[in-house]
Amino acid sequence: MTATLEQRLDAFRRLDDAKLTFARRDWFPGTSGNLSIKIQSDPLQFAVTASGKDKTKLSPEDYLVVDQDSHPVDDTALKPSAETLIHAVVYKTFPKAGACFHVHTVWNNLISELYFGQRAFSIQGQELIKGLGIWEENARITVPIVENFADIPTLAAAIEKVMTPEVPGVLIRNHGIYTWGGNDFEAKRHLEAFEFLFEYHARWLQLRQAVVSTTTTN
Ligand SMILES: CSC[C@@H](O)[C@@H](O)C(=O)COP(=O)(O)O
Ligand SMILES: [Zn+2]
Repeated sequence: MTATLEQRLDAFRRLDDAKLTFARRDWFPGTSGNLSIKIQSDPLQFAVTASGKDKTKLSPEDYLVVDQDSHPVDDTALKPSAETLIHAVVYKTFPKAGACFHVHTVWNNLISELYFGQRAFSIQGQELIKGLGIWEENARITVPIVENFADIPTLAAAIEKVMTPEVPGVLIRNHGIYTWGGNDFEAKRHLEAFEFLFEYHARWLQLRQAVVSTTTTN
């Protein structure tokens, strides 16, 4: 069974919303980033951004629907995102996932670089951890970091290996983050929470360094 026109248009409208919101925050520099929303689980079909588009703009050629093998379900000249396979891995690994968002930001890149040589970034006791759906007091989260393999099947396999149901995101070193949620509302909340935590932590390290330098020079 193929997604109906109504289902596609609903997914495309939601992708427009998410895309414009993230674009306003400069989360798609240089055409980077890709977004998807699941339309149906069995067989898997999802709407995904077309490759190489300027994601700060809306056009009638922004999205297409792909199947479980990341192939377009329609006859179209549009190319799905080069990283569609990663979205497919998310939907196959977590059947409850309904949306998957990927952005490149300065903060998520900095965090992945700061923890160079390590396979994860960890943070504890921040209120925004609740934005990830983790309500335990003083919770600690660990966000896996994978290397930025140029070969997408290798990158997708690396992500698949480290992703967990507890923490809905994986960092790619010096590249960006993939996050997901039950629907687009939840995936957006997760992405915003991650980005807050990355920026907070990077700024905190910077301030702490400044304070240490001041106290040692005085
Ligand atoms: C132009 S840099 C970004 C790309 O290499 C890629 O990582 C990316 O996020 C966007 O690729 P796309 O094929 O447009 O979905
Ligand atoms: Zn990317």
